[in-house]
Amino acid sequence: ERKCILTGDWQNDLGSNMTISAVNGAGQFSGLYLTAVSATEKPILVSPLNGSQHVDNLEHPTFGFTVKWSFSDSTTVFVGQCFTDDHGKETLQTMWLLRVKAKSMDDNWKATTVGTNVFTRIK
Ligand SMILES: O=C(CCCC[C@@H]1SC[C@@H]2NC(=O)N[C@@H]21)Nc1ccc([N+](=O)[O-])cc1
Repeated sequence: ERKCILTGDWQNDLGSNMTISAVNGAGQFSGLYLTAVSATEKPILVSPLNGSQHVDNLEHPTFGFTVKWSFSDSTTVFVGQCFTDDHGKETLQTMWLLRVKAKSMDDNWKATTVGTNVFTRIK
């Protein structure tokens, strides 16, 4: 069954778009992320991502990637798995952790949020 290689353009349920570059032999990739939403007043800018996926001979590989937001001091890590349905349609089922900069250690407890996103390919 088709193995899911992450190279290409994806959109998630929030309307965010990402472009993943070529995945090398070790499964490493980089790309660009344009979030449709943010929790900061600053204008949203395209942000770099780096990650890796399993490329050994398994279908439905797992992966992870980190987005270093270029418009605010915060970082998101996504982790998930690619699924391909019987028609060859691929979806990325992910969970994420968003870490924002805490003003002080006292605010550390509230600085990480968690959520889920599903991505599908943009043809
Ligand atoms: O807002 C941000 C950076 C943008 C985060 C977008 C998230 S990533 C998980 C989810 N999936 C997406 O596609 N988009 C969202 N940083 C930020 C947030 C809050 C504060 N703050 O001070 O409250 C500072 C920076």
